[in-house]
Amino acid sequence: MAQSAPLVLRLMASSVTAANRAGKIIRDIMSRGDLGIVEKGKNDLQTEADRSAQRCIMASLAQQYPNLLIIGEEGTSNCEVPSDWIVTDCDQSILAQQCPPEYVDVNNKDVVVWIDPLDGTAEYTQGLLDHVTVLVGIAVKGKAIGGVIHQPYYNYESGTADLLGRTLWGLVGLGTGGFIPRDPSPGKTILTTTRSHSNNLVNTALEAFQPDDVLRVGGAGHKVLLLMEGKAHAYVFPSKGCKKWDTCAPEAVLTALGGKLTDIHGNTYEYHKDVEHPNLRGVLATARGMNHGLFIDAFTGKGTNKEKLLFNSCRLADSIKNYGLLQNDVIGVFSENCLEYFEPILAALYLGMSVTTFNSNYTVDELKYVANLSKPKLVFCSKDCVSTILATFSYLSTLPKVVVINSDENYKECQSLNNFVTLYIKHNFNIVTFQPVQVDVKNHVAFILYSSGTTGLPKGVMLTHFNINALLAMVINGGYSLTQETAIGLLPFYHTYGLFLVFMRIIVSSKVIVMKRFESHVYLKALQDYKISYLHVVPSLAYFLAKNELVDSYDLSSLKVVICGGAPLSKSIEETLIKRLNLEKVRQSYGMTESTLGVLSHKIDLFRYGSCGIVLPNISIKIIDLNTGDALGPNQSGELCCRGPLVMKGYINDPDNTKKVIDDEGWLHTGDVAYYDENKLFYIVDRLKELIKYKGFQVAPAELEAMLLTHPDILDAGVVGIPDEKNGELPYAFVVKSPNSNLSENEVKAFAKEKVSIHKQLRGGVQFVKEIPRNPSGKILRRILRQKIDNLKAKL
Ligand SMILES: Nc1ncnc2c1ncn2[C@@H]1O[C@H](COP(=O)(O)O)[C@@H](OP(=O)(O)O)[C@H]1O
Ligand SMILES: [Mg+2]
Repeated sequence: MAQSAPLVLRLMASSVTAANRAGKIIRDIMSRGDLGIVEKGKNDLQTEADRSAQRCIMASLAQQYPNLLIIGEEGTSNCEVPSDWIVTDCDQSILAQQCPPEYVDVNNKDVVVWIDPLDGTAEYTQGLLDHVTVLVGIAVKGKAIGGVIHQPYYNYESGTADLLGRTLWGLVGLGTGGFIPRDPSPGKTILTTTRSHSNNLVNTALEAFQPDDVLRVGGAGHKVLLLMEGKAHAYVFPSKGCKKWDTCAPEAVLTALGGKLTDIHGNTYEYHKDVEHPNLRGVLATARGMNHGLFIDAFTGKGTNKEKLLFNSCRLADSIKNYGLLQNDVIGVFSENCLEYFEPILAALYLGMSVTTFNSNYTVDELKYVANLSKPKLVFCSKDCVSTILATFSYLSTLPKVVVINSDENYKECQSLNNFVTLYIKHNFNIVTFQPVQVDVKNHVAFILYSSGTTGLPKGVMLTHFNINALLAMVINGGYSLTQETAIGLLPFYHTYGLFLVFMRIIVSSKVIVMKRFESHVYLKALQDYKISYLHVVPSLAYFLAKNELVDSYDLSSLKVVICGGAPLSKSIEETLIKRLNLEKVRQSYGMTESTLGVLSHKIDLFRYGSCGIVLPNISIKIIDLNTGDALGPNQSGELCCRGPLVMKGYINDPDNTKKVIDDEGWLHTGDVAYYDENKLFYIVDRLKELIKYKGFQVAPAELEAMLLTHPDILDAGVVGIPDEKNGELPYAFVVKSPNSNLSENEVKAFAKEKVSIHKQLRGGVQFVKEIPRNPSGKILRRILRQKIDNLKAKL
């Protein structure tokens, strides 16, 4: 033996001859006919061939490399073997190769050899002999870098003895030998996976990818060979079961060829001596030239697509039904934005159940209040929300089952979505024959959403299928939104705005970038990288885009139109935004949960500063006098009322409050004050209930806030009325000033003096604060501001 060759090359060369010898043992035992099968574990066999082949390789390598650590599938082996099982000659063609420089100085203690003496044991026992391989993997400092794959039965069907069996090898940095590599044909997706160790998880993942073909074969070695010979694009096994000895050699050979093998999330496995043997996070291997990342996205839920959504939601629907829920039961979703969010929603809608979505920031008190209104029997919850819902249990009149939607394993004693489906889905479930139930579209409640808590306590708004259909038909077909464009899914999915924004995208299958929370850099990078052109925001995001200096570090030149809803946006922010981002326009829209999101919007080709646009099709609007209730003409402010297919069915279990907002003629009284101009463009002036009355004059806080925001040192402002014996109420301003500003309270008051009429002066006072409290849709939480004033008074 050429002792002068580097250890790694010698080891590769010795592994080739040892694997060949083991292959002959495997054939001999098969031809003798007595396999001596024992069951090591569930679905895990061992034969005389496994044991003997391992002893052969172990003894051969141990004799030549006495200090080397060798780990074999069949445990520690007795190295006393027949002398003709020990081979110490080396494969000369490998020894003649140039060792990659990074491995020239590798010594014994850096190396672990991983042996699978007979990969594809199940297939061996069943006579599928071409699935069988002998694997010897060489790991250096924990990385799989060298591999030998021997196929004892290669060509066995041809019957020609001299063509029987072959040995392939690969060394990272050097290349591969023993076979002719081929790339799989582009434009198709052929997957390979386990033949004998399949389960639901594996099947779901495979079907979600809609492959052109799936090759179910035995052995990790064999499957990687299919990738290297152009017969499959990816090897997908999203389950535990494979071990380090199954993947070390295949990974090394595949890597040497330019392919990739990782766990199902894209992380590489380590192969040093102390690693756990099972590959708990599954296997994903892709052929040379494949986009490994794309496969990861498809299989791990970093991305989803409409096929996967349809597939998962139908399966979930079947499971919910078998769990025992009935039509008209309520299903809850309690989660921050995530990819799985719409699976339970769609499942519930197919089943004619109502869906309620809870604000993921709810405290125990808030959640128990709304959960007692809607009484869900099953709640799909994110990991982050589990503790809150469990803490409400002692206060709930109906105890729901909690299923965790974003965990593979059960979490805090709640079942994971996967486990729930596995347990309850009918074994013969067939997506092709699955049918959604028929519902009474006009009356059946599809969603129970909670109307903004800005005034009073939340109420459960019942929206019917008819409401939703009316909205979707109008927005998608009516030219009000470019639903084909990629959207940012940052607005909370539990809220009308975020919910229906994504719903529309699901229907037209356009892309949504799902964001769990606002992080300024991530948000701006997403706008830049996904070249967002139509952006939906709430005022607080509009302020951020208009005022934050980080914005200048990103290329947002793709942005054309910003659509703002949820709360009024001041004209000055509109103007700043347009100028700063070089926008075509900012389009404000108006609606509320009680009106299924939309009432007023700009058509794509129409825009007027400060306006919320025109009345949406099929909706009637009137502006009524606040005192007499009479309908008003143009340019007169009054309460905005609307009627039509978007108006909610009512508040759940609350006929009194329903009657207060929907009158006998079906008009929904929005509590918002608005007027329209000669062009029938509408302008929201304020919320009725928040009007400040100073000496009988109406003062709109939103107007004062907009005024304050025109000051260069003011970042945000919130105005409320404080009670005053003499005058009724006095306007009081909470102001967020720029970090380095010296602005004083008196300067703010003086600024207001210049800008607004006498009865709108900030007589109540000015207080500097770090931030203005807002609800998720951007509305200022005025009752929290009022509390601040009460607290202040109490201290004095
Ligand atoms: N559920 C499971 N139980 C036991 N072993 C499993 C398994 N799933 C995969 N494996 C291991 O992964 C290897 C390849 O499996 P598969 O052919 O199913 O893709 C098998 O190698 P062996 O055949 O050497 O035992 C087996 O060890
Ligand atoms: Mg194996």
